[in-house]
Amino acid sequence: MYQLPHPIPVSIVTGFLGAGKSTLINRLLRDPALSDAAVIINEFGEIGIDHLLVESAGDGIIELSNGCLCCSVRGELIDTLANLLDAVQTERVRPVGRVIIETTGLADPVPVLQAVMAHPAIAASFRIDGVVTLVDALAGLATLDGHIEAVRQAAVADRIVLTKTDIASAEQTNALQDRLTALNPMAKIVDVADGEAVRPGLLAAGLFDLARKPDAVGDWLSAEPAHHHHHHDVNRHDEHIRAFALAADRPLAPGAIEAFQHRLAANHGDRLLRLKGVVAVEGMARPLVVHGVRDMVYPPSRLEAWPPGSEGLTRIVVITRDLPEAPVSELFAAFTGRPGIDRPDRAALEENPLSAFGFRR
Ligand SMILES: Nc1nc2c(ncn2[C@@H]2O[C@H](COP(=O)(O)OP(=O)(O)OP(=O)(O)O)[C@@H](O)[C@H]2O)c(=O)[nH]1
Repeated sequence: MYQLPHPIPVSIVTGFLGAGKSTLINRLLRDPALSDAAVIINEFGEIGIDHLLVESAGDGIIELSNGCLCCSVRGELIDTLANLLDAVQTERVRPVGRVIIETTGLADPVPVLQAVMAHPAIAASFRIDGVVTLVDALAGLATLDGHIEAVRQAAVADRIVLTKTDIASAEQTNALQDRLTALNPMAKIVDVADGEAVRPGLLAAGLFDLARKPDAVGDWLSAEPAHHHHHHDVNRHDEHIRAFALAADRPLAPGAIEAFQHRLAANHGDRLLRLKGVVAVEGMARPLVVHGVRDMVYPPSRLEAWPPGSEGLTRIVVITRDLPEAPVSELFAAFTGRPGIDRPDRAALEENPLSAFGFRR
């Protein structure tokens, strides 16, 4: 039987929706020092696509079923870690030198820490080796103002990584940095653009040390596991936030998805927390990966190949705050060409954006 390196370090990578967690993890995984890392991904909403977007050198990606890691999926995290241990010990998988848990952007990381630290069998074999919290320099201040989860993510961090500093202004980055320093003075804040800072050592932050955390963190950790208003619907986080999917089974016309994303961002950017998806485009053999965070539309990238079983299928996950599905799916339908009675099509919308709201020239 394989003897485990006791205990296996666990890094928690957290950060609000679209902060850049998968991007950073992909970058770190390219380093040979992390070739024996197992990555556990938890996604919010019915359709998970993150496991397609994180590239692992080996077979080390484990997707937790959908739901919020902070409540319904917590038992599953324990089971996943226990199964991983068993698989390594019985040599069904290669040895694991580190576990990286990527939480959903909506996760409160405190219950995740509680789960790993308080479960006797798990705590004997794994140790929390730091919480790395990513904060988006463009959206960070608004996110901290609007979402308590983002505040908690920053408060428990051992290291805070500022992302998107390449596209944020120096004023935005500085203001965010001041806010984060006030929130968590002990955390080391690094800029993702500083290549030296984002090497595997970033994850090895040492034992999770309460003494170095703001006082509130100790209270959160010793509190009863938090249950936020829990809907038994995996697509609802609370009464404001919902996730839904947009789908198409025929390839989209070139440019249609970008036009849709820009119109959606312009009309609803303040209530669009996240958009991400895999898109089939006419004449393109490989799938396009699209991303949006609030009113920001990111340049699309390509996957190497279609994931087996999903060839040619467009699947987009949208997470909104106080924005129902209908206006988004109507806009998607208008831009992707499905005819609808009494619905403006893409040409009409691009010519006269107000037509989406019933105003016509
Ligand atoms: N310009 C720029 N873009 C970035 C940076 N980090 C991430 N992005 C982009 O931001 C978008 C979201 O990045 P992801 O890595 O998918 O974010 P995430 O935190 O994993 O997203 P969720 O899992 O949905 O919460 C993608 O289009 C990335 O390419 C950065 O530092 N600079």
